[in-house]
Amino acid sequence: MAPEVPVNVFSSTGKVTTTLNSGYSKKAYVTFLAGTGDYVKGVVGLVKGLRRVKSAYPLVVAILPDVPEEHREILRSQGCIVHEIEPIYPPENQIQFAMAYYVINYSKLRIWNFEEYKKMIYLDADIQVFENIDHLFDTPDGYFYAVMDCFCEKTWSHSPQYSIGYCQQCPDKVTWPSDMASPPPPLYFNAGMFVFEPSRLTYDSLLHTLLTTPPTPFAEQDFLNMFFQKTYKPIPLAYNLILAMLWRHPENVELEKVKVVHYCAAGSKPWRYTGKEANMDREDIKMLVAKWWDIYNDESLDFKVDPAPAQEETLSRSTFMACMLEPAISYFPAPSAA
Ligand SMILES: O=c1ccn([C@@H]2O[C@H](COP(=O)(O)OP(=O)(O)O)[C@@H](O)[C@H]2O)c(=O)[nH]1
Ligand SMILES: OC[C@H]1O[C@H](O[C@@H]2[C@@H](O)[C@H](O)[C@@H](O)[C@H](O)[C@@H]2O)[C@H](O)[C@@H](O)[C@H]1O
Ligand SMILES: [Mn+2]
Repeated sequence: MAPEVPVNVFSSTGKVTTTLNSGYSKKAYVTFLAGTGDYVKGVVGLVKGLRRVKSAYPLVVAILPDVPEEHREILRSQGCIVHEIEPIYPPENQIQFAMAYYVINYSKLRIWNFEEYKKMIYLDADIQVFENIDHLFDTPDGYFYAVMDCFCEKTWSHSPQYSIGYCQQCPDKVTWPSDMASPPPPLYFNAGMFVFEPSRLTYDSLLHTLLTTPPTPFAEQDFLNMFFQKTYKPIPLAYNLILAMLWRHPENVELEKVKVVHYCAAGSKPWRYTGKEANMDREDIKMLVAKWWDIYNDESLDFKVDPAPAQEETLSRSTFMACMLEPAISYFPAPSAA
């Protein structure tokens, strides 16, 4: 289905200006939303955060069919471009994902099919952008940019690196024993934030490769690390602060320079925060959760219709929707999720 574009994204008259080609953004932020739960609050916080730092680009939300109309309307009313995608499931498997719900994250791969955009920045819905990062859209093409992850949280207890206390954030701390299985890839990124170029060729290759790749505990994050191993370029931690770094590798964190915070530590999702889980009573965590809520509750950051009527000749919305290229979403023959 064509992306549902809020009619007033381009002009205040509910119509789209004919300067569509030059006016329609070639770049955009994109996030992923699944289910009927409260992650929709994360997306609202994210789009308001991008507005607060005066980002020049829209936020596309790739939603699974199970996202209710009420949530879709909330996102459209906040100026998001809502784009429904079909789920993608990994090949039949008996894997124990690090978190059971990670299985839905393979659906993130659909964003490589958003060819109407030249370059995109993917952000998890549990991320907040506190400083403008639009300059990442100017990074050289042909690479996959993301921040290196940390292996020290319990979610990694299944891994050999966790068992010997190895982490890429402090590679000299533990020597990899020669009698153990091969070490993890030299650079392993967190898939909650990355800069990429949508491409049908890459999209088809991702889905084709997925067919023959046995799933692993970190689901699509492991898969993306394998797929982009040769073109992956690490970017500074400031662009995706994995909260656990605050207690696992404080020596690597300069909190005052952090631009993007990733609320991925257990118990840190601001919209569910109780302060009861491990490390959640830290002053820095309380401050970061409060900062997220300040943005979420700031009505001055809500999407507003531009009062100035569009001067240029305009297309009616229905004409716009009719001429909007239907993105080629191929239906991956996903096995039944049951
Ligand atoms: O019920 C859910 C769970 C996850 N997500 C999306 O999947 C992403 C990855 O999940 P999560 O951030 O919880 O994983 P983490 O980074 O905490 O491991 C989320 O940010 C959301 O964008 C969602 O929309 N609904
Ligand atoms: O489906 C796998 C997920 O894997 C990642 O989350 C993990 C990972 O970062 C671990 O290294 C951390 O220890 C853990 O806390 C964190 O939740 C991505 O953030 C998420 O978007 C998604 O790809
Ligand atoms: Mn996340």
